[in-house]
Amino acid sequence: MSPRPRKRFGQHWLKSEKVLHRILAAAEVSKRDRILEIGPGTGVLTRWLTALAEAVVAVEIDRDLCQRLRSQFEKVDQFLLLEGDILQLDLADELAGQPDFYPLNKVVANIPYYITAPILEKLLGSLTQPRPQPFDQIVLLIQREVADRLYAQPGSKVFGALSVRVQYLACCELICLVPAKAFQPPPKVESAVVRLRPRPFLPRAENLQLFDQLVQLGFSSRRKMLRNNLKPVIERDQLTPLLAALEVTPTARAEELSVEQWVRLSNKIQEIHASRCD
Ligand SMILES: C[S@@+](CC[C@H](N)C(=O)[O-])C[C@H]1O[C@@H](n2cnc3c(N)ncnc32)[C@H](O)[C@@H]1O
Repeated sequence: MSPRPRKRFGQHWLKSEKVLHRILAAAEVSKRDRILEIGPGTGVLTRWLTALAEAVVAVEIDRDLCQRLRSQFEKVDQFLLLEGDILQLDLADELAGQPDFYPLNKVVANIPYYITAPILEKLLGSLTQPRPQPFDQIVLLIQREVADRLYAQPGSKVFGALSVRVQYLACCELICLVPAKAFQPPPKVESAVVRLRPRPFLPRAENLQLFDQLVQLGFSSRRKMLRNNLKPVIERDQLTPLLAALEVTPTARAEELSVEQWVRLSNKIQEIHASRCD
């Protein structure tokens, strides 16, 4: 029997075999992979991962579940459980001296939704500090509302700062939508499986601090035009020719620019700042 889910840890047990297999297929797990699983819970995904991968490191915060998992996977050599908060653990430190388990190359997880944004930042890094050794791929079951923002395209209502930040660091794909009835207990929201493949971005932003600041300012008031939102970093009359060079109208709003256009704009503004003598 499954243990009673704890709300405070965002526990919703995955019960749909179909979704489970979509996750595994999307992650393309093979015997060459060392997988990080966040929140193994009752081990429903873990069982498959340990059968398919070279090694699995699972991080679980719930002490009672950890006890269960330890006895469940006692005889599985390729499984290592870390008890703790994924946001607090330093995996490199925890796994130092464990060459069978580190480095890890993929992440496969049905994550707790209440910490989706910080988990994404932990896995990908941020604009100013991208993860130095990115994972090959990350397959996550997350709430649909966040998933939609991850793979949103410019011009879409949900294309925002999160879309630019994540898409600068990774290619994002929707694998499938997941109804609430796929879980026990069903969450209040719809969910989705997404795949993120971190990538070196071309063109690169020359000044990551400036790029980060521009994205934050640009989307700070979605109804305002870019030229108003970006005033703290660039005057309107200086911005207009830069937008024209990117084939963007002077009245554009933040959501109309693609990630690549954001990077180019940031690099142009950086050139202007660098050429100033003050
Ligand atoms: C949505 S449940 C998924 C459980 C299981 N993987 C499944 O698919 O049925 C999320 C899991 O993450 C664990 N969890 C919650 N917060 C955590 C944290 N900060 N660090 C590590 N695990 C966490 C929960 O205890 C729970 O087991």
